[in-house]
Amino acid sequence: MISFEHVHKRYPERGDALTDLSFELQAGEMAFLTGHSGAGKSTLLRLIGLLERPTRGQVIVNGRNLGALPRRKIPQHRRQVGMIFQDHRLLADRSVFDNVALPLVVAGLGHKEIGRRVRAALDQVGLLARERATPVALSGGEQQRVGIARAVVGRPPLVVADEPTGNLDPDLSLEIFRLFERFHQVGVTLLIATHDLGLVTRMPYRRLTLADGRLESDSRSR
Ligand SMILES: Nc1ncnc2c1ncn2[C@@H]1O[C@H](COP(=O)(O)OP(=O)(O)OP(=O)(O)O)[C@@H](O)[C@H]1O
Repeated sequence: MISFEHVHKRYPERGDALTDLSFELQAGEMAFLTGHSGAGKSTLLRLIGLLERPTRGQVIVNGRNLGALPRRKIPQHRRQVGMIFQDHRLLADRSVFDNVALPLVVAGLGHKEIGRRVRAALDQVGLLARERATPVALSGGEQQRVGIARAVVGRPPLVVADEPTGNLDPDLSLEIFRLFERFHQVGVTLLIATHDLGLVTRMPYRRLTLADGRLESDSRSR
């Protein structure tokens, strides 16, 4: 599902963020991405979502070489990758339903299909009863689950999450990780950047660790 081959990323103003990074993630795998602050985790995820391009090397996602992807195919690529952010980036003046529906509206789906899919996604994250609420009326954990519903509503084969539990207490964090496990069980590929080592070491998944933009280790927690 993901292949990085000798990927370098240099930000002109900050120097090297990733150096000679190579790894593969198989379809259906669930893996964590850890490493110190500034190690390059967000950069790696942004390369997968095509929010950034590598300075050198090759990134292949779901069989597509992103370096060779014509500009007009970028929206199609982004629909294959559900992205989840720490700050969930919800629209404050729109309902939960509208926030989750957004990717489907952009993709041009019909009214009925949108309703069906949005409710299925809200059901998966346990928020069906809150579809009319606006984000401010929700707790931090609920807001994050709306962000997750929005990421999976288009049924992408790949989901990447950048510090999805960064603002949550341990119980809510565990709940979010369990939700990711459920997506994993139905075949979604997941790559989750996190500082939550307490949770990572308790779960039986692969862990990629970055240090100063290099792959420091690639292991299983247990
Ligand atoms: N848009 C950008 N422009 C310039 N430099 C950047 C940009 N994004 C990241 N960097 C730099 O690249 C390096 C890697 O940052 P990145 O955000 O990928 O690390 P991270 O592991 O996600 O860190 P954190 O855990 O703090 O989020 C850092 O030195 C950072 O300052």
